[in-house]
Amino acid sequence: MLNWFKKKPATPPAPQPAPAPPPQPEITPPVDQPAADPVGPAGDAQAAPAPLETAVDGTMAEEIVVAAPTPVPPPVPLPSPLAVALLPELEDKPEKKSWFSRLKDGLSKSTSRLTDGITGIFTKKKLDDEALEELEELLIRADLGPVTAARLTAGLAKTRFGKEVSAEEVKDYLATELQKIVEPVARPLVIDPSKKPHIILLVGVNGTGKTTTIGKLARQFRDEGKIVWLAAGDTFRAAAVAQLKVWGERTGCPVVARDTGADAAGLAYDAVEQATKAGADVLLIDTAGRLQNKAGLMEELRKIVRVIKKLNPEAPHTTLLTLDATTGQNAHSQIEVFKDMVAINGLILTKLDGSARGGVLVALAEKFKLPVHAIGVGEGVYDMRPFEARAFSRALVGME
Ligand SMILES: Nc1nc2c(ncn2[C@@H]2O[C@H](COP(=O)(O)OP(=O)(O)OP(=O)(O)O)[C@@H](O)[C@H]2O)c(=O)[nH]1
Repeated sequence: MLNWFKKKPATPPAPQPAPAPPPQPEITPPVDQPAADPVGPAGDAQAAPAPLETAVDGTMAEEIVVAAPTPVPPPVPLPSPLAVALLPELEDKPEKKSWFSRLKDGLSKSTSRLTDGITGIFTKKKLDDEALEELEELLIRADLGPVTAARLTAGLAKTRFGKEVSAEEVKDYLATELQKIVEPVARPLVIDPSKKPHIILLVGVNGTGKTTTIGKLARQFRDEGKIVWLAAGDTFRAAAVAQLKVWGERTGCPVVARDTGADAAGLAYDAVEQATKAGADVLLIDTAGRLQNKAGLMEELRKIVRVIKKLNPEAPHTTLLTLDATTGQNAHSQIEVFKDMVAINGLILTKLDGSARGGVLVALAEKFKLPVHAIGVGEGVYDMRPFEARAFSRALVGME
């Protein structure tokens, strides 16, 4: 059950004797040195711990800070074309291991749950009602969902009932059927070169991996030779801003950021404006994920979208929802909730490596039919790949 928090009433800003100069968004150019003050505001925020309660993702909620309205700042100087050209060379190339073996390693917890069960049920056994029932239960426990579990079991019964069936045959059957389910949603994230920039908004509950996913995507696009800008739209958490700046440095991408508590929509506006002027190919915008304050978050996300559209009516071109695979069935309610807030048109499933619940991807594909662009199988910058139906289905049931 989701556990929403009530938004704290906003404290009206005290009347100012004279208007303060408007805050300037900060652009962190991609340089080979630490940001000037990566944790300064975070230190402040952490100095006064807020009351805590358990949030939807199992983390602890922080106090909700309502920012005073921020005037739109004047344009800030852009990095010169030379500075863009001198973006640092990309470091740490991926290890030589094949993608399939990385996927298999990542999915090993989900895989062993299924394969151990299948081997247990189908060791020298005829396919009878009892075996079918056990298989159906196993598929439900693996988060495939009851409807899919029933359909797959019935499908197997149709051709093999009363016959001896080996565990390998069952795995083979499942891999084929799972592939049919996930194939339609397996679509790579395609950047439209005519957009300049292709604007991608990342949404999702705190801790699901938005910021890390931005880092991984930024690296991927930079490896493809694209100019990528990042926007630290999670202005609620100082640590999130600092984290994005680090990703900006590591991937060679300018980061548009403001101080903690700043208006996220204003920041997004600046980012679109600056990235457009700079001729960026891609702009990745991070957002807050405070589901504890659902109404506040909805208002914030909708405002971000409205403001972006003022500059670019077609944008955001892609709105990605990140889902943490370890939360299993909770992913369903997260999609429902975020679909009500913004027009989600793609999913990225993270933390499949730490989860025995990778099967949830199948249930999500069946129910929501939203494109699954990529999956995260680790914390490293290369631990994310396009979602491939065949590789995923075979890895999930432990096949080569
Ligand atoms: N094992 C594993 N860890 C991941 C993956 N993706 C992200 N993480 C970790 O999950 C944690 C949360 O990731 P973040 O990127 O900070 O998540 P977020 O949604 O931006 O969270 P907030 O910054 O709190 O809004 C970090 O410790 C990441 O390293 C993944 O695919 N696998």
